[in-house]
Amino acid sequence: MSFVEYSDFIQDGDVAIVYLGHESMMPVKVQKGAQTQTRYGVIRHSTDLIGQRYGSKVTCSKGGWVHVLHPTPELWTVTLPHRTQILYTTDIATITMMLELKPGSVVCESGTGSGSLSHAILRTIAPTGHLHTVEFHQQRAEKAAEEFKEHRVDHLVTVRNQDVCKDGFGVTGVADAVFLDIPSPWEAVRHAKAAMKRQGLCCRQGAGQRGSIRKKGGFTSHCSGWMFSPESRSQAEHHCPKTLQPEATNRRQDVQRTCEALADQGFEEISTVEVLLRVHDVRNVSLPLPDFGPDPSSQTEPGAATAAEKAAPNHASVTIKTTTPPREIPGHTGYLTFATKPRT
Ligand SMILES: C[S@@+](CC[C@H](N)C(=O)[O-])C[C@H]1O[C@@H](n2cnc3c(N)ncnc32)[C@H](O)[C@@H]1O
Repeated sequence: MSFVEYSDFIQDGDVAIVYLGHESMMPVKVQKGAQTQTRYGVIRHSTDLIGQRYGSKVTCSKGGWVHVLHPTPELWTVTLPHRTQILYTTDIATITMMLELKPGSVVCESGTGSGSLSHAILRTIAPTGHLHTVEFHQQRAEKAAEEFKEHRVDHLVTVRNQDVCKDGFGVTGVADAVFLDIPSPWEAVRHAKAAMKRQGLCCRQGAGQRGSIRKKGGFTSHCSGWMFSPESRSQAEHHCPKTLQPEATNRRQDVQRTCEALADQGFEEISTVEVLLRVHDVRNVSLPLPDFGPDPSSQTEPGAATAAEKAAPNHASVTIKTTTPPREIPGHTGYLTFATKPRT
């Protein structure tokens, strides 16, 4: 098992995802002789997991069953042990697309936090790319390094325990993309610039302008992208705008400071994106058919109902599929600011 390569069978030492239900999953480190308690009873690793196919249905000691899934960055994001606030898949998908991450990309990131974004980056840039991730909290840096090893992606990542605002990323002129998720990203802009490749220009503009990502003049082979999300994820701003108004204002000021710092450092095409996911509810709706009265052409005697009218009384209805938009949009997570380092 590895987070960047699929294997068919569960082995000793793997990290598997035990799926108890859609809202209930947990990661399990598979170890010979170990047991895991679930609400459906015990799972015995040696007999129930090792040697079984990923995706198998496993019966627990109380007779209930679970599915055992191969880990993916998406499943890790919803099951990982939180050491910090994390990025979720909706934002991660946008970041991956906007920074044009692909196999072979070299990426710098700070802070590592709980490693939610890092795992997604690693899966995208494997097998030949590299992630340089910087975290100034020592235990978090050590724990992340330990997890990367357990998940067999450590060959693709270098973890540095340092302050990105003071000491930068520890590399110069190598990164295709830089991502900052720290409280004061404007303090690290010059280090982001230094970490990026010297050449290259790639435009990453939000979809708003033309409904698609614009690219400029074929410089895409040497891309240098940059982005940040201020540490603004938290309670849904949309749920209680009044109580969170000052916080929201602070966040916008933070975005402004970052945009100014980017412009001062010569970055171009600066844009800020907020990703709000609206999941529409698809459901069946039953609508009554209009009653146009008896069909005059098929009537035998005035006032007499036909056989068809007797079989289909006038309260007939039709069932159609429809969608309803959500009443609330939870999950404001942050503002994502993208910019491009121009060719020097
Ligand atoms: C919100 S968390 C990052 C979460 C991460 N993106 C994820 O998806 O799991 C922010 C992290 O940045 C770290 N951090 C804050 N300021 C830093 C700095 N100047 N240098 C390095 N790390 C920093 C914090 O210790 C924290 O772990």
